[in-house]
Amino acid sequence: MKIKDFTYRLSSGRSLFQSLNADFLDDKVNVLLGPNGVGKTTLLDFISTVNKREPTYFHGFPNFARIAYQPQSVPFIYEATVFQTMKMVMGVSGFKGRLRHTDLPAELKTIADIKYGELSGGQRRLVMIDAISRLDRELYLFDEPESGLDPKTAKQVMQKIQGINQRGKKVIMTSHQFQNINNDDYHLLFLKAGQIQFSGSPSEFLKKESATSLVDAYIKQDQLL
Ligand SMILES: Nc1ncnc2c1ncn2[C@@H]1O[C@H](COP(=O)(O)OP(=O)(O)OP(=O)(O)O)[C@@H](O)[C@H]1O
Repeated sequence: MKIKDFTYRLSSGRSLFQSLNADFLDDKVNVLLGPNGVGKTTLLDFISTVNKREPTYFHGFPNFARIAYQPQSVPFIYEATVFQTMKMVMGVSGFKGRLRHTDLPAELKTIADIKYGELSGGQRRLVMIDAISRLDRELYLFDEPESGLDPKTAKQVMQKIQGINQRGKKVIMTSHQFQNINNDDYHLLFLKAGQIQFSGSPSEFLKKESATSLVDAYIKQDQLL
C-alpha cells in the first residue's frame, strides 16, 4: 500500500499534505506518529474512504468493504448494553457469524450487561476495538487505539492488534504512546509539515536520531522541523 505525491488543502485553504509519499508494510503494524493536528486522522479518513480517495494517489489499498475502521469516537445508544452494542457494530459492518457471551475476553465478560453509555472512555474504546477486531477484513485502521487505556489494558490491546497482523491482515494505526511500539514488529511513519519525514523500524528511528528511547527520538525528529 502506497501513497504517492498526495497534496490536500483544508477548506480554510491551509495545506495539510504536500506531495506526501508513504509506503505501508503488509507484514508489520504501521504506526503513524506526529504532533497534534498534523493530519494523522485525516490520512486515515482518506485511506478508509470516509474522505474521497483518488486512485491517482492511493495505490494498493482495498476498497471500503474490505476495511475495518476504529475512529477515535463513535456514536452509541446510551440504553444498549455493551453486548448489544458489540452485536450492533458487528452487524452493521456485515458480520455474518454469531457473537456469544462466552466468546468475550474476561475484561469484557464482566461488563457485557452494563449500559454502553455508562462505561468510561477507556472501556468504550476497549469494547469497540474488540468488536472491530472480530470482523474479517483485509485492512484494519485504528485511530489512537491505546489512548485513555491503563498500561495493562493498553498492552493487551496492542497484543490484539499485533495478533491481527500475524493472521496475515494489514494494519495501520496512529499513536502518541511509545511504550508498546518499541520493537521491530512495528513500522513507524513520522508525519509533520505535510510529509512523512521518517519511515522505518523503531531501531532505525533510534539510530537515525542517536537516541536511547523512542520518546527522545520523536522529540529530536520533531525539533528538526
Ligand atoms: N472537518 C474539518 N474541517 C476543517 N478542518 C478540519 C476538519 N477535521 C480536521 N481538521 C483540521 O485538520 C488538521 C488535522 O487534523 P487531524 O485530526 O487529522 O490531526 P491529527 O494529526 O490526527 O491530530 P491529533 O493527534 O490531535 O489527533 C487540524 O488542523 C484540524 O483542525
